[in-house]
Amino acid sequence: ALEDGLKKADADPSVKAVMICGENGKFSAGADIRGFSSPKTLGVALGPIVSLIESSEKPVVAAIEGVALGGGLEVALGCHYRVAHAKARMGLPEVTIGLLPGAEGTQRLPRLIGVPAALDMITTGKHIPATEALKLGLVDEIVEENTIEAAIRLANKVIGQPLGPRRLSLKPVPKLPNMEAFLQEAQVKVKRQARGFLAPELCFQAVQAATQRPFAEGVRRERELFQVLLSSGQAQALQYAFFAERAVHRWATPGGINLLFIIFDSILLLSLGLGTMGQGIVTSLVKANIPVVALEQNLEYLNKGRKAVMVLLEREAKKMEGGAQKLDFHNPARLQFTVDFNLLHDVDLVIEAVFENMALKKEIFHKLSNICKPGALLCTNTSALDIDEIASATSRPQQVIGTHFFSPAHVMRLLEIIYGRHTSPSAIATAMQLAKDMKKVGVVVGNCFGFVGNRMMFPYVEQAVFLLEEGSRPEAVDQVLEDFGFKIGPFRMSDLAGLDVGWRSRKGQGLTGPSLPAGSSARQRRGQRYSPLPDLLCERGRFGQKTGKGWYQYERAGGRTATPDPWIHGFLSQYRDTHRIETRYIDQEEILERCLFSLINEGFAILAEGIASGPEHLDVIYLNGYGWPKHRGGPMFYASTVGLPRVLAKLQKYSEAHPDVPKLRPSAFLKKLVAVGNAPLKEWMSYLSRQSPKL
Ligand SMILES: CC(C)(COP(=O)(O)OP(=O)(O)OC[C@H]1O[C@@H](n2cnc3c(N)ncnc32)[C@H](O)[C@@H]1OP(=O)(O)O)[C@@H](O)C(=O)NCCC(=O)NCCSC(=O)CC(=O)CCCCCCCCCCCCC(=O)O
Ligand SMILES: NC(=O)C1=CN([C@@H]2O[C@H](COP(=O)(O)OP(=O)(O)OC[C@H]3O[C@@H](n4cnc5c(N)ncnc54)[C@H](O)[C@@H]3O)[C@@H](O)[C@H]2O)C=CC1
Repeated sequence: ALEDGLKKADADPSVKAVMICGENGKFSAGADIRGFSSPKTLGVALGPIVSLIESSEKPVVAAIEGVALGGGLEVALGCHYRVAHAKARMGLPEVTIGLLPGAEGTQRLPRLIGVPAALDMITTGKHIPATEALKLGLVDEIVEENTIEAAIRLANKVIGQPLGPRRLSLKPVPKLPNMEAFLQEAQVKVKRQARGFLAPELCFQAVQAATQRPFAEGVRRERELFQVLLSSGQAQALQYAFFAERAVHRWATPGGINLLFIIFDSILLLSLGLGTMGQGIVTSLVKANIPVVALEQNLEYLNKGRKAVMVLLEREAKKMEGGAQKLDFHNPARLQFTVDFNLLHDVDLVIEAVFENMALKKEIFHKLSNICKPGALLCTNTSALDIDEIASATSRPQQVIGTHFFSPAHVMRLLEIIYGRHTSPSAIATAMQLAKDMKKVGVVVGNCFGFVGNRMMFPYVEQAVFLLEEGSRPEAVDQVLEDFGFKIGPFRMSDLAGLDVGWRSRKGQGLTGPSLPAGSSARQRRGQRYSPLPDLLCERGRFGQKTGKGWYQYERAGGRTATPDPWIHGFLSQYRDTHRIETRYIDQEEILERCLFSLINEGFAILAEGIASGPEHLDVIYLNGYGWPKHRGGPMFYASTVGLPRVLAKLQKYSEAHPDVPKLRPSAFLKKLVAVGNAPLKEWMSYLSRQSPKL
């Protein structure tokens, strides 16, 4: 339609100028992402259309409202002038779906705004507000009122003016005094951050081509690189992740009820407990412009928590400087700190984040149930405890729900929303809406120990520790998983979170410590293999970063630079001697497969039990809460790319070698999917009878 319209306008002498706008207040979100996997659209190339716009003999003005993203912004770059509404956003987000701007955008943008700014936009895919676009010279004008009328005014004004200087393909790329050095440094940075993710590196190469070659040759290079990405498999994984993230908004309760939107205009929220999690949760709520009361058990904890929250909020306010939104956190009507439980009467929603202890949580929920107004929703941030048991301490179990934030809560996007046996659909919908308002990704899951994310994480960490027993080292295991694309491997993660957290939980479960029955075998619990290694480290005060020693050593207590520790190496070899374990060489393949496939195996068990609605939900949890590399699409998508028969065969092999490790025994659901012929991911759920009591 664009091509036809332009040709008509060019041929019609009564037309003096052209204005291109979108419908319904949106310019364009770019190409239809689903089209990249459809062979039908592969022949359609947008680049020539953008060139056609640019070569028009009549001035063409883009009127940008809402968003101009990807191919949409490339169309605007072909126009001779750009007018944007003050609330519009612009960007070339192709990198986030594993591609690069394939319609000449990598060649035009650096010519317009210079290499550093173009490189930043193209390799990160960030959306920039109109105000920033104006400063960069990406748009010529921003308006508060009617963008289309402003664009028409501008078009009329420029009729007859020479268009040559407005054609970006004819402009040289602005020079930098140190272009070579700048590009070299930028490439190192992009590579370091990409960790095996191809698109940022190829985006860099396309922009680099703009600095080294004439426009037409740069365009050819852009197309070659685009094709590499299109067939890389990574683009497919990222595009799957894009739609998976949107699919988790669609959920249904056991009875099939699906309430998509509960709108609350005013909400007063109480955050209970101002420790590590409470601080991040309060910060996120203030950022979402939700009035909040923060409550602690005593003044000492309150003051400590308040100080920490203020530091976080000051930092956030600094980041937002110059933007349209301001953080309002000095106003007591927006943020109050208290130790007075009476303030609970008026709140609409409570998020409890006190210590992970069932007796304490039940005591608190009983109190909340008595004090809070009848409609108030009671949420718990527990990371693993039974939601139904917590709800049983209240007289309103239908309004009790798990809202599991991830640390640091003001940064991590994931919010696991756990419904209990009695939780009402409107409670779920409200929690989902809260996630949206906090700009988080809410995923609704069922109630079981560890819910989805942590439950899948347990076998992964368990395998990592077993590998140490058998002959590996923390740095070797971490390296393999970091090379796979994780931000940090399991041992660095454990040092960061603190080994004492798991130790406390294992003591609570009677797996170690004083409640462990006398005479228990050192490496067996309840008939299964158990590794006491993490407990032994804790007994020696090695809690990780906080004590300066854990699986690694650090420069000091609280230090962040992990260095392999010869003490650990000696300790491991002594441990193997004590328990007569023969040290063997463990290759990278075994490390990767045992850690990942045991996690994936648990995912299949979760799906079969009806704890999650589909593999997309598990993948969104891992992508947004556990640092799973985006370009691998999430654990279940990854399993589908490896091929389920291979995953099954490997699990069978490792399970035979370690018969006392139940988590390596292939799940019945995985076996079924292989038996029906390696069913594609989107069909997996159709092979479940859906008779689980949780669905
Ligand atoms: C737009 C958003 C910012 C809106 O956000 P929000 O309001 O929060 O709503 P959402 O829930 O996110 O979205 C609502 C709804 O819309 C769906 N949707 C959104 N964007 C797209 C899209 N681009 N494609 C398909 N569907 C989309 C979304 O899924 C929701 O629906 P639901 O799933 O049913 O719930 C936000 O949505 C957003 O950020 N969107 C993504 C924007 C983006 O990434 N754009 C870039 C797209 S890629 C692009 O433009 C590529 C190009 O550069 C053009 C190249 C050429 C194109 C030609 C194609 C053929 C390839 C041939 C190769 C040869 C190369 C050559 O020769 O040129
Ligand atoms: N730390 C983490 O990474 C994560 C923790 N969680 C969960 O979040 C909850 C809180 O964990 P953290 O913040 O790490 O603990 P924390 O120990 O840092 O903070 C707990 C806070 O609760 C306060 N508190 C205790 N009893 C109270 C009472 N009766 N009234 C008011 N406040 C009270 C304490 O004073 C303390 O400040 C736990 O359930 C935990 O399992 C969930 C996700 C991640």
